[in-house]
Amino acid sequence: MVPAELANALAEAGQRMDLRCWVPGSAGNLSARVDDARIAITRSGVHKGRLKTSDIMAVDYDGKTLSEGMKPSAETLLHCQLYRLFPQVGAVLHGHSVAATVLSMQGAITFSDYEILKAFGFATHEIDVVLPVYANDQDIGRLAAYIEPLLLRDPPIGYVIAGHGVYAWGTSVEHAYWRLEALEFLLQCELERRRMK
Ligand SMILES: CSCCC(=O)C(=O)COP(=O)(O)O
Ligand SMILES: [Zn+2]
Repeated sequence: MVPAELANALAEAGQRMDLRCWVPGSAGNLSARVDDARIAITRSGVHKGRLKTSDIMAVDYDGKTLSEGMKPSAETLLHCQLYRLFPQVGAVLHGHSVAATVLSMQGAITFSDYEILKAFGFATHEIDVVLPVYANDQDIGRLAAYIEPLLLRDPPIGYVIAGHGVYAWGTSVEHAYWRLEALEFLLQCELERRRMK
């Protein structure tokens, strides 16, 4: 149901996220676009550092399971939303790093004057880039509905859910991982800067 190459890429990305301490416990979820009817996504409740390819399942664009007997990530609708809204998105990674969690509890996050902003396609460091922070909600359908117009109005480089974690995406699993790594670097820098103040 899920192409082996994609399942392998997602399982490997989960291991790499775990090595960076971005997916404690069973936190985080990972997905990739398969085609215009299917999304590959981690099943709910597994440790993302110990993913097996059999933990990667398929859902449709409404988040309904296509892999009999398997329960998709609790946050599947947030992944589906990104594939639906942005055709260039090929993979979505979500983690719960300390930096994303702590900073998101202090309100909006703006990155200014960081060279690494070029990783997101900006031509210069001389720019202020806002990473939106959305209020957490245990009703993921309601959360998705709330953020949809915000994502469309001003497509961000990623986003954070307050007290929860970060969402990053890219054209492929590898590209999404690079962008997540750059985002985590920026979040860690901001955390250190605020500590020094
Ligand atoms: C253990 S963290 C709570 C759930 C969560 O936020 C998460 O990212 C993992 O949920 P999933 O259903 O994808 O395992
Ligand atoms: Zn989460």
